[in-house]
Amino acid sequence: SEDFAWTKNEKTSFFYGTFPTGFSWGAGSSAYQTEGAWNTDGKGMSIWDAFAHKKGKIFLNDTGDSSCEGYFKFKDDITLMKDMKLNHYRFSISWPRILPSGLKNEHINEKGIKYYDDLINMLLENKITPIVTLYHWDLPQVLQEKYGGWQNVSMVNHFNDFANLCFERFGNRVKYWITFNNPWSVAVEGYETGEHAPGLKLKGTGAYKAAHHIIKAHAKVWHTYDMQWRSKQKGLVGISLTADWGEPVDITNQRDIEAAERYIQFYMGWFATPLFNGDYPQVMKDYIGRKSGQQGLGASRLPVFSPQEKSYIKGTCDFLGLGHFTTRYITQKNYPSGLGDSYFTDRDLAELVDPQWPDPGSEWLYSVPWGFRRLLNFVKTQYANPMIYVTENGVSEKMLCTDLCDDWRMQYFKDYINELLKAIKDGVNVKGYTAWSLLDNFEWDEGYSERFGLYYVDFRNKNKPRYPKASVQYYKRIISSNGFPNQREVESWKRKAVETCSSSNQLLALFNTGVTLIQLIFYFSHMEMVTEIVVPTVCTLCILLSAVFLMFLLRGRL
Ligand SMILES: CCCCCCCCCCCCC/C=C/[C@@H](O)[C@@H](N)CO[C@@H]1O[C@H](CO)[C@H](O)[C@H](O)[C@H]1O
Repeated sequence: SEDFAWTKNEKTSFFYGTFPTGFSWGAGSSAYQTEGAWNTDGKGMSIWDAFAHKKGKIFLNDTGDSSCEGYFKFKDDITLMKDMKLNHYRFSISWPRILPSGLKNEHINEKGIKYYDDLINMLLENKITPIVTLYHWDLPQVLQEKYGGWQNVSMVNHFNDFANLCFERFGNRVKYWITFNNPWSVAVEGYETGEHAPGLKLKGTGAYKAAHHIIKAHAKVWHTYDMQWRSKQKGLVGISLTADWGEPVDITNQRDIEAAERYIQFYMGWFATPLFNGDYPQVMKDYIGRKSGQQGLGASRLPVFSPQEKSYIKGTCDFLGLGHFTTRYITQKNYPSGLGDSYFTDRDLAELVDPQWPDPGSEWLYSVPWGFRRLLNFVKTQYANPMIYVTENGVSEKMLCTDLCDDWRMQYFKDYINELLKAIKDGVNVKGYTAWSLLDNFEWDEGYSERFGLYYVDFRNKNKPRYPKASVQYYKRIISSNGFPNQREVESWKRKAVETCSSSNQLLALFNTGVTLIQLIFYFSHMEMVTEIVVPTVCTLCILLSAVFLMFLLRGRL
């Protein structure tokens, strides 16, 4: 396939220009990461509730129990969106919030429905288009316990029932549906490495089986919409796939070139190729099939679609949601079978990074903007230039102290959005961009230690106040200019954003001083408890013990 070397000359140059008219700017969130209210108003338990409540699964044993309290503060959040002049907001519906047992025929939680009704209505009143994800990882726990979650094909029908209910209740107002968010993570991190809920480590088989059922479930939901709702509601149904770009370490080495291609096929192609072309990528079938044979298995660990299934699945994507964060250098590396089967060893490759790439936050996230343009062009050529919405793109920070002047995030957005603009000029059909994320939130197994938000959330404070980081101002300017109009203007944006954020920082500092004062008062009121209760009790106990001890001594003497 193409090596995209032609994009290299422009790797570091900045492109001034604007996005097509009508381009949609947004920000994203997901239910478990922001809503909190984990057991409020009749919500059922999700696999993430159960997982996070187990000790040792999440950094510092954090949970999403209250998170940003988005369930209660969504009106405030819409005000923030309005202030940024967002065109769309991407959020997800919590399956167990509206179907506590996971099953439509058992119980529909009307309070949960009302929450999403209110959210959607208020977004529309403020001219913000809702882009709604049906599955952002929070499967009802009951379905995990009863059926084994995505290991079981029965999930296809249960998910379809849930989706159908959402179309019925919200579809008159929601026109953009995303079935699954990042199914790669669901499959690999949920069922292979076990770092995510439900925490299973079914190496070499679990991820493939989960993905197989997810792809079938997606196709079924697309057909349901197509047959029952599309003519009335006139919406679109897509999926959101996350993919990093894989660049060959040595672009003159055929083995590295093929390894990089495998990296992408095992990542995005795993899901995109069935949906656009009807079957798994040939390279996955070849590699997993050969390795399964070498392991003495009678059949490939990669499940097979029947001819009927292939034609049912093919063409079930009205638009492709694309989540993209980073890039890897890829080289060929053999993993002989016998070392234990796994998704990772099946690919026969090694991932490398350039130590000079900036990496402000998450361990896996390096800022490599040029990879974004290559990935977008890859999608264009591989899948016949589908309609794309960028559903996630952003960067985190690990913050020890509060700093709202997030210079590196402004740089990340500037450079990644510019590569997106270049890709559109290349002819890639991108209709919208979604910054990840609106707010700092619960970052899965990393808890609250990694902050992706445009808005800083003070999680120590019960009210979870939000504070704009400098990147809010920066993103606002990109939105209001619909891109990067000219050098003189764009160059002033950072300075202006930092000026505004300095005053917010002072506000936050003032507030934090207030919190510290309250903590001190609490500490001293504790001291009172120490002097009034603990000290006298300990003294009395000491006197009693000494008396008993003395009695013992005297008894021995007498
Ligand atoms: C040969 C053996 C090698 C074994 C190596 C095992 C290591 C596997 C670890 C995989 C880690 C991958 C981390 C990548 C994550 C992103 O792709 C993922 N987080 C993207 O999903 C979205 O992320 C957002 C920010 O992180 C946000 O949380 C959102 O909800 C997600 O959809």
